[in-house]
Amino acid sequence: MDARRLLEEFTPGDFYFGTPRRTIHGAGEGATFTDSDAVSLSEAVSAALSDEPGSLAVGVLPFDTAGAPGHVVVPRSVRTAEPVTVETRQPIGAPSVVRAVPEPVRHVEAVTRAVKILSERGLRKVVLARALDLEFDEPVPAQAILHNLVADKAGAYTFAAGLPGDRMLIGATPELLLSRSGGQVVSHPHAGSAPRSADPVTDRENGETLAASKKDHIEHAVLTEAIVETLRPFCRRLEVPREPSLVSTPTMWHLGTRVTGELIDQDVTALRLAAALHPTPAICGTPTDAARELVGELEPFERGYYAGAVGWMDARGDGEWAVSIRCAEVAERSMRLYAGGGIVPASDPKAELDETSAKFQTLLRAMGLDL
Ligand SMILES: C=C(O[C@H]1C=CC=C(C(=O)O)[C@@H]1O)C(=O)O
Repeated sequence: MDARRLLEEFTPGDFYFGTPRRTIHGAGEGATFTDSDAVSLSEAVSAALSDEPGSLAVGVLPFDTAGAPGHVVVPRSVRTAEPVTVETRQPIGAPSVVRAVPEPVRHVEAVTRAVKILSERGLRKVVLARALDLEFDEPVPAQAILHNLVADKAGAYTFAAGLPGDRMLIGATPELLLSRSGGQVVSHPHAGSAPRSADPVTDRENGETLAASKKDHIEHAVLTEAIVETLRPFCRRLEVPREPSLVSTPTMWHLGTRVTGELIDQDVTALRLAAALHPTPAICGTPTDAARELVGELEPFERGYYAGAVGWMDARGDGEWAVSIRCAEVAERSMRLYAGGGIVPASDPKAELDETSAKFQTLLRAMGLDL
């Protein structure tokens, strides 16, 4: 099958997941699982899949299950193909309204407060996000946005997933929360950022400055430590590079560490492992509960399914779950884009604002918007 058909035939409400290894398209909701506890959600999905060998479950986990439940479905039809590449781009009309939530100056204030509170409460890191609300006169052209994200190779995992209430999540993330293939597990946490530049000299300098940044290495180490600590009890062997590597998307440089392991118990599924890892310090902070509380105090919105996870799992328990960042929640004629950044005691609030602006570019570029 021509993999491009999976992209062309996507309609809002379908599930689309493009990874470096495959493309998955799911349509029609069969069994649907909603649960505010990600671990019991994973168990219910496994039980349902084991009754239907060969079937696949797909879906999303929210950032905070107190705000929204995990939403996993067994689509009525699933097609898989190799990775899709497209060269063309599709035109997208401009929004009639663009509103930053909060105002950029308020985000700088929130980061300033966060830096102070980190030391007062003994936190090592918190991740603060802001949003851009776009309103359109016409229905949001979700298929065209997805097409352009694929054309841009905007992130290793390009996704669109239906959400409860006729909404959808759309984006392209570089970050793998967890994949499981037989006994092999992989997680590729990302933290530490710098913008790409159209000028090759500046671009290289930005990458080199990030690779040498002590503040970004601290931000990254907090994340990798948490991933390793969570995966260790599940794995007989865990390989963790000593130092993070410089990784990139068309819009961002990041520090990334590819962690690989071998499962002790093959009954532990991809979704169960993703649920154990989530929320990582890439999108929440450390310690987790105190960081989540601080996010609730300082951000003026619910994150919903931003900074959650999106992915699939099969009847064997294999699957891939990516961290749902560089994304937007889409309604009929509006979108909310999200971008966040890790705050540590050495963070500079103005630089953190700029970092979120750079992260919005993944979607803004795909939409042909220069904001
Ligand atoms: C939380 C986001 O990015 C995370 C992933 C990579 C780098 C990050 C950082 O450097 O702060 C964030 O942890 C986001 O894009 O909204």
